[in-house]
Amino acid sequence: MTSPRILIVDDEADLRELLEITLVKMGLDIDSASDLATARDYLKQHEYALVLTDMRLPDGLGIELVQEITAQYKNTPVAVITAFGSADNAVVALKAGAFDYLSKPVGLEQLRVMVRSALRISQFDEQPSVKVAVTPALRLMGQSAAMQALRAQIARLARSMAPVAISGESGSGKELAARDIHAQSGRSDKPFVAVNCGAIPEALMEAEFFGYRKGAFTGAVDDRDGFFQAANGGTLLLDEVADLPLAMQVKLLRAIQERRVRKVGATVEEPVDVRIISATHQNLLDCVGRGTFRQDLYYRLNVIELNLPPLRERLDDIALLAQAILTRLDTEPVSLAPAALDALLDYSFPGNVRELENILERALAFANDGVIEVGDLVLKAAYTPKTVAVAEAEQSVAALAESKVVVQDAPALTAINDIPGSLPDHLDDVEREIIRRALSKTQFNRTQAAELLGISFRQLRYRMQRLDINAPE
Ligand SMILES: Nc1ncnc2c1ncn2[C@@H]1O[C@H](COP(=O)(O)OP(=O)(O)OP(=O)(O)O)[C@@H](O)[C@H]1O
Repeated sequence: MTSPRILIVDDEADLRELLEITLVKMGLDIDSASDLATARDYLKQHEYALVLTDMRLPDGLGIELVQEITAQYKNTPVAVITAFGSADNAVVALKAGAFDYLSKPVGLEQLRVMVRSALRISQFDEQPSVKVAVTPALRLMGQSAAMQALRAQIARLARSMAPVAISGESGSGKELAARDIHAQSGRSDKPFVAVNCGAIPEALMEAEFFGYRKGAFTGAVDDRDGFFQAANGGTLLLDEVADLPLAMQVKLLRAIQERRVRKVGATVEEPVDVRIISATHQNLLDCVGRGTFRQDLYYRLNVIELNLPPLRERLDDIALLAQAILTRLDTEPVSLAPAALDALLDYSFPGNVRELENILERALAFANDGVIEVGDLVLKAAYTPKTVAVAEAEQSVAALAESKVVVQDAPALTAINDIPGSLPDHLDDVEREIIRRALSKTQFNRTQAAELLGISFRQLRYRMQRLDINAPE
């Protein structure tokens, strides 16, 4: 078996030698070129598992080589070596198709990590069956032109280390897209860690991201890894990245640039090899404009942009997605009546695919004989652009019926002095209170409570789940 072959392109003899020695020790075959012309000759003769090029060369720029390799040798990962402090060059190279970069002075551990990532990419090309085995459950579904283009883009950028910034409305599939990138990358056998940046208390952020040493603060009884260490070798998704406080943004920028982190209470930094993907439903550039998001971090994260189109702009996908969701939710075959599908096609889905999932989950509880009818869908009238008058009327009747029950059964809840700020939330509160009362009347016997409320057991169970009503301990 032959060793993977690496091409080093650098005119500094000392650095070239250092790189050669390190890579030979890793059991790799090395070719070295001191200028672009020699590198081009080598590329014609051999297939490389990695090309590593300096940016400034006697007969041109490394970026030219990046562009040529990206266009002509699609299976060859290329990485660049950038001068100290020239973060801009790294971003330019990543945008041009480089899979990764190293900054001078070149850290040998970082070099090894990068080379291993590149080898994983090349190996991956030789074993397409692995790809097939790992990805199907994670794939973004949809046959619309937009989804097909998105999947092609994901396949391309899965081969790179470049940071990806995913934008799109809530529920449109941003996390799924990030998982998909990871699953198709050479990092798929390493962890994918998704962090909701808006959900971590500010005081704990540094410890959560970078870990801490025993005794660093009260309660730190052991050494603990943070998200960066947990994602080592794999991918870290910074979800709702716009919610990061400014102080944390500075630390994050540093960790991404240096590829090193320091645990809280530690004296030394440790190298980490993490691919960063960020996601937000907000417009990050607006956040930069408002001063709530640092421009340098924005620039660093936004090397490649991926936009998830809202579901209402890819109506072609609705039937397929609905059927896939129904198959996942129910073991028995269920179908959508043609009128129900039409109603979905008319709906604007402010909550995108997640809302479609919720609508169908609820509809399943009401459906009879394995067919979901329009009335089972209960779409939010306010968001229905071409509202079917009948559906609206049905919803008003249903809402009225619910408030009537309240009048008889829950006097405290009927004293509506103000218009509620959110009608759905208010109705949820009312419904929750009624169900709680029925359950307490029946000592939490759900079958009897369902009878009392005039609904099926399944409907009650669904409503309890939705409203987060649990049995007492
Ligand atoms: N194209 C798709 N194919 C199949 N399932 C999808 C698709 N897009 C989204 N989903 C499903 O919709 C739900 C929401 O997706 P996801 O969490 O990725 O959205 P998001 O944009 O990250 O949401 P949020 O902004 O709220 O974090 C998930 O259950 C996901 O599996």
